[in-house]
Amino acid sequence: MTHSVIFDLDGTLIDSAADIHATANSVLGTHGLAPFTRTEVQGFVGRGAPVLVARMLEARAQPTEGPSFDAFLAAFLALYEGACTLTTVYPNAVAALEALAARGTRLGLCTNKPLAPTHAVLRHFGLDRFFPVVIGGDSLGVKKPDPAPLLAAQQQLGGGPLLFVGDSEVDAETATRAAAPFLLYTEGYRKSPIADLPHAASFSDFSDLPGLVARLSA
Ligand SMILES: O=C(O)COP(=O)(O)O
Ligand SMILES: [Mg+2]
Repeated sequence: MTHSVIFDLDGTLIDSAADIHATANSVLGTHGLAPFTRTEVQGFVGRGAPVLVARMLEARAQPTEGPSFDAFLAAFLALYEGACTLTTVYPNAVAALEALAARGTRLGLCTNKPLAPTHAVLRHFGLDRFFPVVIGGDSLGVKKPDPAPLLAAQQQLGGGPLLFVGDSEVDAETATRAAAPFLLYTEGYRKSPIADLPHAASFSDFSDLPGLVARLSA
């Protein structure tokens, strides 16, 4: 059986930190809280929207649970869904997806981003056509680095061997726990040196991905 290739989204296929940053600062502003820098917000990305919001509120000495947290998260999610205008697709990613799809590779998406903004941004860039299976941060009761979302994506793609492509510590741990070879995209939002993240291969240019997939699935 041929390998499925499952992708992370934020920091892997799309550079969305500017939109997440703008959304966060807008909601902080309406709540009378001071803004963060883009680098600070990028550092909060990776474990899904509730953790992102909790990290921001914690840094502003606000409650990280209860009614005020819930209201802030709801306001963030409402704005987040339409936040596509500052986002870009990483160079050569579309061509890589096209090359893989042309070979008949089954492609899936496994992100901690909630489903609503995930589908919105995929549609915005015309990327939805590549992904018959999309698992978001709110698809299951658990998120990455729990391996369940990745394994659910694999199962929905029909089972068989998989490769996971991601950018972060969370993705590397997810792959390890799912016993899946990990391909690290080095230009995303990781905080650790490349050598500290377990990976089968790494790449900084999506032009190299189809060749790496061919090598690792041989
Ligand atoms: O939304 C997040 O926190 C991270 O999203 P990702 O899993 O696509 O990197
Ligand atoms: Mg990511």
